[in-house]
Amino acid sequence: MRVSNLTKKIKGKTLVDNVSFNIKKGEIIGLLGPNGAGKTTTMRMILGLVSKNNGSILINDKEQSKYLETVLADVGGIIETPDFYPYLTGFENLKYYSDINHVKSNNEVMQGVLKLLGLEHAQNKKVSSYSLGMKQRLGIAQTLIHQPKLLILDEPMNGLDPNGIKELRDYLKTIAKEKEISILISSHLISEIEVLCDKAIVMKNGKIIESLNLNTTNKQHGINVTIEVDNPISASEIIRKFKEDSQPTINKLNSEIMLNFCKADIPLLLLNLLSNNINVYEVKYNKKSLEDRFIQAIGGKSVE
Ligand SMILES: Nc1ncnc2c1ncn2[C@@H]1O[C@H](COP(=O)(O)OP(=O)(O)OP(=O)(O)O)[C@@H](O)[C@H]1O
Repeated sequence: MRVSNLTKKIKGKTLVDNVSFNIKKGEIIGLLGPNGAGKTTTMRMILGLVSKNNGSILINDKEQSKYLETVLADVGGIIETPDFYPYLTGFENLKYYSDINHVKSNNEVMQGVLKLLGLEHAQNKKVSSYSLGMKQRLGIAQTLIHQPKLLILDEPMNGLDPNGIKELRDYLKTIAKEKEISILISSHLISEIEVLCDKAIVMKNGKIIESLNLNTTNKQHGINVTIEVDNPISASEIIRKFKEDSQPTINKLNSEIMLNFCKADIPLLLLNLLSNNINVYEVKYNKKSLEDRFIQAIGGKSVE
């Protein structure tokens, strides 16, 4: 999917301002930003729920506004906690949804998605007995029964307990990887975006103010590394010879060396240390968290 110069104005106010980004097959992109940044409006436009004033949305190389029905058949989305019929079971709700929307699905597919979202034991219980987290998971199951290629999820972790969040994260990662579904997800849980997404897009006042590549940022640039060895003095000399500007500093109390190093070169460094009879007990990466980078990007204000 490629979004170019997407703009939305309402009553003279620009809610989304010239937003451009793309999502590759199987990629998970996180949308971050303070309240009112324009994340939901962006997602609503992609899902065809609100019109755009300017820009284009290409899904599978087709302009969304021209081929709305065809394009949206490949897209699944949750913007708000979906409504279900409380007197029907989880399974019956999916079945009903699939029937009225003419989704080409079968009981096996529906049971499969219910199982993947941890609802197999609750599928025959009425939705009125479901917790908010279970309804949220049922909502995601519903978006998956028509096997979309792009999933748009606005705050899907809301209401889920830590276990539910982990399950959902693992599931989203699996479907992105195995089924090559692209996912655009917003969340206020920055640490969740960090572990789940390939990239984070930070919005503020309708504009993209930062795009952070979570997969490669720390691979390309030097990161702070702590290495625990049995002979820190000799190890430091070896490290300095290997890379002059790595600035190894010995923490004498516990035989640790702190240094700045490119992550991709760490295996080679370890090989060097080991072949010089230095025993290495531990390697720790002291990454700057996404939260630090996010707060820096939005100018010192944390997410509300
Ligand atoms: N229909 C509307 N009419 C007027 N203003 C609107 C409308 N919908 C949204 N807005 C305003 O547009 C701005 C962006 O809202 P949006 O919901 O897209 O932000 P968001 O980043 O998703 O925020 P949150 O994190 O709180 O969900 C907000 O200032 C909001 O009040």
